[in-house]
Amino acid sequence: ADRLLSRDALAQGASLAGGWRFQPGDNLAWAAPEFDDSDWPTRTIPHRAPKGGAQEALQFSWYRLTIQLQGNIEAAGGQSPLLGVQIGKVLSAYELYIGGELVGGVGALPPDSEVNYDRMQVYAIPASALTAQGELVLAMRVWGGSALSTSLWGEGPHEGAFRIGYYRDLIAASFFNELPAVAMCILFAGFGLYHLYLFSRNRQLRTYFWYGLVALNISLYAFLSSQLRYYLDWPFALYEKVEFGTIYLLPALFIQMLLSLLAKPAGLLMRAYQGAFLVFSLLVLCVPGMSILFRTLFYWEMLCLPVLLWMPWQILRAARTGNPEARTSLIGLVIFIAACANDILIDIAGLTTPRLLPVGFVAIMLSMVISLANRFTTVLTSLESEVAQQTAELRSANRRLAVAAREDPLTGLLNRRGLLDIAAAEVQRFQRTGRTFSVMLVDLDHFKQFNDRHGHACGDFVLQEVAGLLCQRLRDMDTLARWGGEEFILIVPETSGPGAAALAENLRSCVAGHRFHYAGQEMAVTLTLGLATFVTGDNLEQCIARADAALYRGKAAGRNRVEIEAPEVVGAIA
Ligand SMILES: Nc1nc2c(ncn2[C@@H]2O[C@H](COP(=O)(O)OP(=O)(O)OP(=O)(O)O)[C@@H](O)[C@H]2O)c(=O)[nH]1
Repeated sequence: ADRLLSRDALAQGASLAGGWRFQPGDNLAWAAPEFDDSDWPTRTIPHRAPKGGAQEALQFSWYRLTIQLQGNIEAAGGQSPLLGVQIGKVLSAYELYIGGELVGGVGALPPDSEVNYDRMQVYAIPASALTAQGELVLAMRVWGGSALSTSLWGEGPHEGAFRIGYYRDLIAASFFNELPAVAMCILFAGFGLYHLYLFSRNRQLRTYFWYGLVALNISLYAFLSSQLRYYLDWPFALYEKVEFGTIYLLPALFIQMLLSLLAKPAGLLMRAYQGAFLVFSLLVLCVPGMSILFRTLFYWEMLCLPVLLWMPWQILRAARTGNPEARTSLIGLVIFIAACANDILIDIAGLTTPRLLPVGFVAIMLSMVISLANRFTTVLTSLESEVAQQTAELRSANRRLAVAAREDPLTGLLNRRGLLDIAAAEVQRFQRTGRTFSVMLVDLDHFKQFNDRHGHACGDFVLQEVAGLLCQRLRDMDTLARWGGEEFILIVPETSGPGAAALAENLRSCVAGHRFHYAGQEMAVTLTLGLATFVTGDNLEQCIARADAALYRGKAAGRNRVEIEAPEVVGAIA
């Protein structure tokens, strides 16, 4: 026997890795337990053959293992749980015989050959397979595959678990072994969809879009590189095409994500480089047959080398200039590159470490999630400060507008609207306190003639000067406003008829005595003022109308004078 196994070892599941008898060629008699394979050489399983050998290309070879179970084995067929074997990945198709009986296989053997190198399978050991002496013979009839696949991929049992144990334990273990891949698939699908959702909410977050695509791509890859994909029941070539399609596309997406993260524009050369990955990906998806995978892998791997140098270089540069997102990404990237290096060495140098690419993906994607969360905070903060700044600008613009809406641009006095607000407040004050106020309408005399003689610009100048002169003679509480054209209005609080008349006379004489100087010329203007005092039962329009009537009478009476409202009109109100 090649192996001795105790019952305890069996209960815990024992590895079948190690030396098996090996013989190229094909003879179904080699399946029989009684066949004597003692002169066959041994070969280690799993076994990565050097590429290019193609020793078993287009032909069969057999692997045999004789196991001697020790202890009370006869019970095994009866009360003991059913036994089983797990066969790992075999290039490229095989049949399994246990105790001389065909129990199954993976892929199809010639003449209906079908490459299938990725499936692990658990087989029940028929009770009859075990001899009375506790001997068990496993025989694998392995088809080497096409010359192309063999020369590029090696041949035979090459990867995964080869074990014997209780059937139900092996089935459970083969399911639980796939859980990390399922977890990764769900994790990345979640990452991907969430970031696409965030992008759909805020189109500014472009990096999120590319991150989402990368994550979904990895999620698909994680699923298709797990054994659970066989639940889909697709043809083997289709699994491989989609799996390779995702992997081949990944560098282009990674580059895009990094460019976006570092806010770098993509040059023509970079676009062409990304395009090459896209072409590779489409090629494996669209060109029928498996052989396209064998042909493209090497070139794709070569094409990847620049990315593996370019990405760390870009991230290092950004990290050195103090980009915090680049710093976080750098940690993930280092782990990712180490994982890639490990896996490439498994393929090209026969390293026997476990494949680490999934770990690398998790590392880089997690570091990117952290970077993107930081980016999100930065975007939010800058958005907030932008909003705050704009709000402040809007407020001050509103304030300026509100002032402008109440101001006369020529004289800087309040305009009619501004005056009406003040006057309304004055009316309310009168109603509260009984303290009266007077309204004065002030009009420049013959201003049309003045304009005609001296020009409009000179008229403007005089209007400004008159406003200034009047203001100088007013108290702080008085309000002078431009009522329209060449007419001003004055609200004089806490002042009734006689006081207001005195003030009006003062204003009139002041302007009449003033000499204006404009463009080397000296000139004078006069004012006519109409005066009214607010009384009980009054309203603002009436009061202004009385002042206007007084002004009109003043004009009619020869101008340059102060006219007080008619007492009989006031009496009628009271
Ligand atoms: N320069 C200047 N002229 C103005 C402005 N607003 C109104 N005017 C002029 O003021 C003149 C007012 O003319 P009228 O209403 O006929 O009155 P007036 O010539 O002053 O005659 P009386 O009021 O009857 O003394 C018009 O010619 C207007 O063009 C202004 O902002 N600037």
